Amino acid sequence: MGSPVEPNALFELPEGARVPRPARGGRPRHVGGTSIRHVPMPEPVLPVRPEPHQHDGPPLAGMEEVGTGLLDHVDAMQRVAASAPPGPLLINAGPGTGKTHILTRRIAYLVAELHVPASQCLVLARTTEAADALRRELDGLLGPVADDMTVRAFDAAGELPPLGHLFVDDLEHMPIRLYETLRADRGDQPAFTATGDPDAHIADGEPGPFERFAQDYPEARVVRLSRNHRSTAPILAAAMQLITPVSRAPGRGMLPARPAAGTAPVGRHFALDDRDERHFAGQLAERLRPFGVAPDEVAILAPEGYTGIDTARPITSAAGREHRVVCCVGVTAEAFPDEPGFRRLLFAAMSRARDLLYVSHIGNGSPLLDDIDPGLFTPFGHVRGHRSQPEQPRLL
Ligand SMILES: Nc1ncnc2c1ncn2[C@@H]1O[C@H](COP(=O)(O)OP(=O)(O)OP(=O)(O)O)[C@@H](O)[C@H]1O
Repeated sequence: MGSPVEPNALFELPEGARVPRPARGGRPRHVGGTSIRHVPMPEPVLPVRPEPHQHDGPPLAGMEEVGTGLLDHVDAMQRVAASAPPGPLLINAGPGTGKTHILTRRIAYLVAELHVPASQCLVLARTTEAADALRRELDGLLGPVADDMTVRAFDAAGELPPLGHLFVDDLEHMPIRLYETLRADRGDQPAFTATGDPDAHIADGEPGPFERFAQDYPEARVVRLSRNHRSTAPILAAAMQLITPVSRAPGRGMLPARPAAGTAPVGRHFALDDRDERHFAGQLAERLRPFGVAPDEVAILAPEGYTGIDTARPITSAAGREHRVVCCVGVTAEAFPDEPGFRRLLFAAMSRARDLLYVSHIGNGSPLLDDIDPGLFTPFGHVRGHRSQPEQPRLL
């Protein structure tokens, strides 16, 4: 954490706002019957690190692993997933529940504890970046033994060697052709572990590999993980309220594993116009720097066609990553209409955030935001129809 700062200097919005604004604490301005009040950006509240659940301290009593200790620091359902026998296994869980984390520990556990030969392990991930991350993690867990494994990205799979133990991360993103090839090559070969989240698949349409796995391996074990290790409670609650109406895993709950203390609501930035929004997003990393946030820990995610912020990335590329701070810009009714695909896209982006989440829009914003309790937001900027007191947030 950086040293304390004068809040006024950092969190006033730009002087460039072209419409005169009321003095702080002054009466709201009225534009076309809508009241607009200027509210400065709140100071960020950043959790103290390391948090208790991330400590490398002693594991829960009675949960110590004998032997390699590979599963000492995982939660109970993660342990069930990691230590299941090699037969077909589907780890079906929402974002941030540790699917990737536990897949690497499962592979390491099978190799180190159950003597599965590393040379018989084929590990497939969605992108080259994800495959590299899996490779690094496996190297860290297993050392040189991991060199004998084949780890590839889906699009670099090429001719796959016929290895006995198949591990797939993010099955819902696997091209159906690749899935079918794997299935045809392997027949009913049961040593297949896959992770996936049906809600992470944005498009509707034909059943994808995730649904096919359930049909092709009816005897598969399914393990559901329900503790989210990534996001603070308000971020998780907002993301869950957004996805619930269209979730392909109805009734699935996720509880935050991280402590609730010292967490901030989701910042909702009401921009006056394009220039105001671009100024806010362009300055965000600088505004957070004094609080100990490095610029590369801030991800600005924008919808298709959104220009004017050098550091912004397409929101469609959000999946599979994790950022300390996420700011979704351009969350307007036009860019994010109330349709399942847009809801999933915004959900995928919001659920990437660890400590701080902002959404920004001109006007009233996307109707999708109306499905999130107002009490989970801190509105700021040129707030329309401002409420003076946030409502009580709904429990997860
Ligand atoms: N048992 C655990 N203890 C502490 N941190 C954990 C635990 N499990 C996972 N994490 C951390 O939680 C975060 C999310 O984990 P991971 O990326 O594996 O989740 P995921 O389900 O694959 O996410 P997504 O599907 O959104 O990509 C990571 O920072 C990971 O290190």
